[in-house]
Amino acid sequence: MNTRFLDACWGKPVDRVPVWLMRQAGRYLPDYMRVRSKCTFLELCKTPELATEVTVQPVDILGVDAAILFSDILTPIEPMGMELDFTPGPVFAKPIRTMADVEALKIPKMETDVPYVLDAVKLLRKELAAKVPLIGFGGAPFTLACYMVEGKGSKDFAALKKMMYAEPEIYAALMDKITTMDMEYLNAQIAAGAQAIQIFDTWGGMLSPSDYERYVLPYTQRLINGLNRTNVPVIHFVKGAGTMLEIVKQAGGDVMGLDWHVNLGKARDILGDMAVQGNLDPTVLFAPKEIIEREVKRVLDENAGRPGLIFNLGHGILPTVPPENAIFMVDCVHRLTQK
Ligand SMILES: Cc1c2[nH]c(c1CCC(=O)O)Cc1[nH]c(c(CCC(=O)O)c1C)Cc1[nH]c(c(CCC(=O)O)c1C)Cc1[nH]c(c(C)c1CCC(=O)O)C2
Repeated sequence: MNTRFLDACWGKPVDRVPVWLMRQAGRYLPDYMRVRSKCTFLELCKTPELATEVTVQPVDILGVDAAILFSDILTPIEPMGMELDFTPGPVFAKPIRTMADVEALKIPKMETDVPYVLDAVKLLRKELAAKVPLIGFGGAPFTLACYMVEGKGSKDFAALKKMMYAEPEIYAALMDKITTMDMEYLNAQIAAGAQAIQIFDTWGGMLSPSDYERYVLPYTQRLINGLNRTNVPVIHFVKGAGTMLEIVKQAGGDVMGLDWHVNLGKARDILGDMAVQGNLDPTVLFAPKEIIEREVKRVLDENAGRPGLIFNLGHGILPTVPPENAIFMVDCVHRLTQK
């Protein structure tokens, strides 16, 4: 198996810089659309054979150094008792607004409530045995709360922020319950065979550094502390963390995911010897090849040869990117860093 992704997570030297893309399985790939056209997104998530097929697609097509389980951060919220739909963005018919709503939430039994996730992990480990490591993932408690309280995507998640500031005891009870669920969910993925875990905090960066420290950090810290992490690196991606890296670092992950608003070298200066993942602007994949190469080289130059780099985009790949540009980007990283 190709171990350069796991080696880089641990800060070990590698023969070339490993690369994968957030949201690497998805609508920009015609192969994904072929599978997806026959079922809904949730059916795809709940059918281990199909989830396995679309997870492996980008490994073979792009030549990336890691696979990420095909699922969604909201998959384990449905068995907490919240009806979920994708249109294509997530929609909860009855968002959480009161203490009674929080109290009604269940902590799922992972083996019986999300068996398809664990079965997909097991199937994937067999499929990927001779290829690349498998990353499991979940949402950070804060980002999950954003969707559960708002009921859908939003520019400012005002409903959640209102609860956070005006009804702090409801917020705390909700975050506490989500954190407990998340820990069990991610530990179940690890037990099933996930070789690394990524925690997605897509919305953590919309808070001020002091609010992040007060309202988000304690929960993510408890989550990461509670994971069975022996030999399983934890990648913590907080979009918008660039202005508060020293605070986000306290959450305790092994690898810091970076978006493109921060200079990767400056981020590394702040983070010390912690490994990093990132951080190409996803829209660069719409550019001509020479610009893609220039931008890949710029990120690598900012890293200045330090070990512990996993190359990635600074957020998910966009659905209208030409696959050949993603293939070219992966090749650039490998070619420019080959020892
Ligand atoms: C916030 C968030 C969600 N889901 C996720 C996040 C965190 C990462 C991020 O910030 O992008 C994480 C996620 N969602 C999906 C994956 C699969 C693994 C991968 O290839 O990275 C992962 C890691 C599949 C998906 N999740 C979704 C799709 C598209 C669904 C389809 O096929 O119709 C896929 C492939 C749907 C989804 N799911 C979610 C949204 C906002 C949407 C709609 C946005 C969109 O249309 O892209 C919630």
